Amino acid sequence: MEKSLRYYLPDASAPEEIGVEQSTDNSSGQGAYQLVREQDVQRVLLPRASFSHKGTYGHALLIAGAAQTMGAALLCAKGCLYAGAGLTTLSIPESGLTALNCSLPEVMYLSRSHISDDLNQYTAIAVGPGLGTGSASHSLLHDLLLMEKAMVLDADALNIMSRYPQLKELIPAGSVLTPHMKEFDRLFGPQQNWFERLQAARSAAEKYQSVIVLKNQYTFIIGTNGKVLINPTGNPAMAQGGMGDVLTGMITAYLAQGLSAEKAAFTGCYVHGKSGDDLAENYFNVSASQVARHIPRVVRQMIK
Ligand SMILES: NC(=O)C1=CN([C@@H]2O[C@H](COP(=O)(O)OP(=O)(O)OC[C@H]3O[C@@H](n4cnc5c(N)ncnc54)[C@H](OP(=O)(O)O)[C@@H]3O)[C@@H](O)[C@H]2O)[C@@H](O)CC1
Ligand SMILES: Nc1ncnc2c1ncn2[C@@H]1O[C@H](COP(=O)(O)OP(=O)(O)O)[C@@H](O)[C@H]1O
Repeated sequence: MEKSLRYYLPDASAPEEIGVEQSTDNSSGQGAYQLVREQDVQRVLLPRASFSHKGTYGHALLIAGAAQTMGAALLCAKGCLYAGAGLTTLSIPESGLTALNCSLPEVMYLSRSHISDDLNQYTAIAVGPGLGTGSASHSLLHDLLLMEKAMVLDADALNIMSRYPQLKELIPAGSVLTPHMKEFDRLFGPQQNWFERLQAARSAAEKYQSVIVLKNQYTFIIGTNGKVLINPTGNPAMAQGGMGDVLTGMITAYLAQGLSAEKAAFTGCYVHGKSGDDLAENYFNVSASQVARHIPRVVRQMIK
């Protein structure tokens, strides 16, 4: 690997590339830190089998968007669609419906007032991108958390929990939290450096029995047993708004396809970064939409 990860690790030595599947050591030492390798991702991706149909690949529900940040919802749905969910349903304010139908006709719409009608029909749920942090979003998130269904919690879902810390205690076990550095510090308290932040993330993942995807140039995926996976893909061409919204849609798509929270998280991060890396060979910067659209090609290259 070309990029140095030493800066982020608890001591000066580089992490051992022993693979995700073989990892059992969850001590606080070097063995708790492992790189995600391409073969780890190849092993868990669901093949598109003969005689399969859309029902085989799960049904994702994404609860996102507000008047000024409808784009985040659409980007999240785009990530989910292109990462292969069999069905994608997006719950946005009605004002975004025309934009949805024009930009992503494959994606279905669910009115906010019908979210709780039958959540059991969805194999994965995400909430947060562009949701806003006002009182309606707060009460929507509160109601969702009370349903005790594991979900992907991103962006404004995390920001609301930072403002109302008692909501953290309702995080359903098996969830995936996807904060960037600032969101993480708002949620779990300010940290002096990345080592402290990682230790705080490990404690939080164990406490809430949820996977934490701590986004950065090198994204850390922290499992419920405190194990830290380091994603080696991604590059600065991807530093553009909406990139995290696409990642949330992708992780939700992999959950919908039946992957565990940890596998969906590392698969989403790896493929997301790999799509950006592939595009950066030819583009100086890449948009979140480009990264999403490129996912099927990248996965095809990985699964020959
Ligand atoms: N098209 C749309 O509709 C879009 C809608 N979006 C939606 O907007 C909502 C607010 O989300 P948000 O992330 O922009 O706001 P917020 O949490 O206050 O963070 C802002 C500050 O945090 C920092 N920062 C960020 N990343 C960092 C990193 N990796 N590492 C380190 N620092 C990092 C950085 O601070 P700085 O470094 O500039 O001081 C930055 O200025 C949310 O719902 C989202 O989904 C966006 O997705 C964009 C596209
Ligand atoms: N310089 C970079 N190198 C690698 N990945 C990056 C870089 N900049 C951004 N990313 C990736 O883009 C995503 C940004 O997420 P986030 O900050 O939530 O964006 P947004 O809120 O705009 O959707 C993360 O997955 C992060 O790892």
